[in-house]
Amino acid sequence: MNHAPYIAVEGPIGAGKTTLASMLADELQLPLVKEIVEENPFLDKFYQDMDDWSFQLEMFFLCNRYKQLEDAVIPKLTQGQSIISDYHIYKNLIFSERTLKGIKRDKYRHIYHVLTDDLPKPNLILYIRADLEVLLERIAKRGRSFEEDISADYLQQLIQDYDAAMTSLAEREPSTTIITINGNEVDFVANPEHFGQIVHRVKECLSQ
Ligand SMILES: Nc1ncnc2c1ncn2[C@@H]1O[C@H](COP(=O)(O)OP(=O)(O)OP(=O)(O)O)[C@@H](O)[C@H]1O
Ligand SMILES: Nc1nc(=O)c2ncn([C@H]3C[C@H](O)[C@@H](CO)O3)c2[nH]1
Repeated sequence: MNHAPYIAVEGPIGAGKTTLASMLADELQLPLVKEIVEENPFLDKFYQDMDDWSFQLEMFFLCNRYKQLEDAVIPKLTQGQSIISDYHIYKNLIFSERTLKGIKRDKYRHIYHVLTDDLPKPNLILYIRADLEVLLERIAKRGRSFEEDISADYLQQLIQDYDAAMTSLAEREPSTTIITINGNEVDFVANPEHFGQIVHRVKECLSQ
């Protein structure tokens, strides 16, 4: 690893990223960097009209994550401390390639690379995969009002986009370890044994 362990939990909407990242932060006594959701002024509008609001939303996420990396991640890694986050900044590109079109997509991609290419990236990714039915159930259970408008088509596309993105990341960055978790079957919330197995695999990676 070229810097202190920087762990990211990833997966499509509702996969359980924040839940697992928080549990691991507690268990491993690591500082947690969490996505800012409630203060996002565009999510509500975006889910009602994606074409109209996607550029504002993607730029907002990008700027927010860039600032979090600057303020909360880089200082820790510079001091040689490990950190865990419930996202990888690469998710900006996963979503934006799906939600933006034409010239806006090109411009966004350019800005993404300018802002992030020289930033430290997670060297361990826990990728939670889950099927559409599981994600829909968890999103409904969580009950965020603005997510009631999420379409099954959009979610299904994101599931596939995530699979493709993780495959491409593994090819481009072979030094990044990706642990894939089958979120349909592995229940780290209800089953302490399942959580224990994840902790064991993470500790193994950290000791290498
Ligand atoms: N393994 C699990 N079994 C059952 N419920 C779960 C599991 N993991 C998460 N949940 C529940 O599913 C909902 C979504 O989880 P969470 O908020 O952690 O997902 P997320 O991937 O961080 O979502 P988002 O993409 O919106 O940030 C929450 O209500 C959480 O309690
Ligand atoms: N379009 C888009 N781009 C992103 O980078 C992004 N990151 C998260 N989200 C959505 C998923 C959840 O509803 C909610 C909380 O994760 O925000 C995103 N949506």
